Amino acid sequence: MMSIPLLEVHTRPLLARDRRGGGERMLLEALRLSVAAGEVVGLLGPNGAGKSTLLRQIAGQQGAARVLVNGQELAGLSTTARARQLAYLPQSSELHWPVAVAEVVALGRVPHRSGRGLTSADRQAIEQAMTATSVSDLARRPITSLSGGEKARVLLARALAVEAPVLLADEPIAHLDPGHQLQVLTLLRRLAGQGMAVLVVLHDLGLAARWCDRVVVLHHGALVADGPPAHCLDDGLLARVYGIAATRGLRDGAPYLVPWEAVRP
Ligand SMILES: Nc1ncnc2c1ncn2[C@@H]1O[C@H](COP(=O)(O)OP(=O)(O)OP(=O)(O)O)[C@@H](O)[C@H]1O
Repeated sequence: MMSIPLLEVHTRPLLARDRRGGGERMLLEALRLSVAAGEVVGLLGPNGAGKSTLLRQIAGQQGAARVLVNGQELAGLSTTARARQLAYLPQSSELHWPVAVAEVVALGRVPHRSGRGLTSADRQAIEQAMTATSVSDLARRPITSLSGGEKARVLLARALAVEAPVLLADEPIAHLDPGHQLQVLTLLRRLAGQGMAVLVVLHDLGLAARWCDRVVVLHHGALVADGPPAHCLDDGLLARVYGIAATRGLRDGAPYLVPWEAVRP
């Protein structure tokens, strides 16, 4: 299903000062990418490829990317209006205060709030986000007391509570057990089915191949592939970008791959 992109991104080259050499180092080359309503796009690439940097650029936290949601330039919007368009789940959030889980999730409603109290729409969004991520039972627990996986699901709930049309999620399943990983990926697919555009950083190539409509692969800050997983994640790319070989198969007509062994690129 391809339609008008809900999310369109045009980045400019992003450089960082190289402390050792004294010159500048390219973090991210200029690139274009889009995500349509209904799509789950996996953002892939090895450690240091530039995935988090790209998500931060799209979220307006680093560098200057041109970002459009539904054809509207985000640059012209206020901070809160922008926050209502893009929900961003960063790779790591430091939460050192013993704030109750429900209050953490309620932070997702800040872009919607004009007064002090929560409206019924706020409460409904918070409740739905907590149910979808199975954290309702944790509502009163201090966030500092949770396990890594529980915390990850609470932070996803906070992003979902925004009810933005676009979700940017940086490794949302990294700390989760297999059951919760599949639960979150099922949820991302459901959100896309409801019309959202989802851009998600993943390291698990098997899950990316199975759950994403498209993958965008970064290598050394450059976009090296963009398309259906079965087409992009071929043997050549896996060897060149990840230095691995995979074993492949078909289940119920759907291709799958399992990273198998390290190879020389
Ligand atoms: N502000 C910065 N200054 C200097 N270097 C930076 C800066 N931000 C990111 N980098 C470097 O840019 C590269 C890309 O980092 P980034 O976090 O985007 O990678 P990533 O693909 O998300 O990796 P990972 O899979 O390990 O999370 C890394 O080499 C990182 O050290």
